[in-house]
Amino acid sequence: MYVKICGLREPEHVTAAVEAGADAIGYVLTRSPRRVTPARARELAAAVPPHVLTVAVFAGESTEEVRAATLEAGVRAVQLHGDHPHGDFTALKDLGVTLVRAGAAGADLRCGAFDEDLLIVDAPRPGSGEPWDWAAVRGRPAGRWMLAGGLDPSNVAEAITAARPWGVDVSSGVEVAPGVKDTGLIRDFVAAARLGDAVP
Ligand SMILES: O=C(O)c1ccccc1NCC(=O)[C@H](O)[C@H](O)COP(=O)(O)O
Repeated sequence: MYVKICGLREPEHVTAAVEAGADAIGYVLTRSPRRVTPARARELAAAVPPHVLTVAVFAGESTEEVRAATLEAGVRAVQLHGDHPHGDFTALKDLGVTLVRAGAAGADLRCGAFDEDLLIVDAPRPGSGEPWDWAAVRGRPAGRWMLAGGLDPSNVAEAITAARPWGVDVSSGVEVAPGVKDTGLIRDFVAAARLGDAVP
């Protein structure tokens, strides 16, 4: 089970995610209580080992803005939320980073349909922490896709059983307040996701 922890803002939480065994770490570079500057994302990404993917998260910015912020942040992946057209992914290909498309269950659920490398199937409001009917997408997404939206340490195993994703992504569910992560919750989430994956 691939595990991404999103919306990190403090070095101690980046360390906790890496030590817990997260596969990817996200920095939100768009409007959000979790927003960081590209310069801060670069600082936070500097200590992340190469086997952990560093991801810059955008929603609605132009490809020029995404390109500039990604280069400044020095991350290895770009995540575009919402109604970004196929052309935006094509325009960013030459950055040479992993491209992640994120949308709600009504979007095209074939990973790669927009030339992206990874797909996130999320709640209608990203970063809201609102659970949704995860079972409704079981068997529908194709390829390397992550389930997101309202996951937390107590429900991630159930969500994995319901939707059978390739990976999971969390933000609010490892926070004590919007934008404020918790080291213990990060550890618990990664452990619960790995345990959930082991359930047949
Ligand atoms: O986290 C945000 O505030 C955010 C804002 C705008 C676009 C995307 C955002 N987050 C992206 C993520 O990948 C979240 O991890 C994902 O939406 C799940 O969030 P949550 O339900 O809070 O776990």
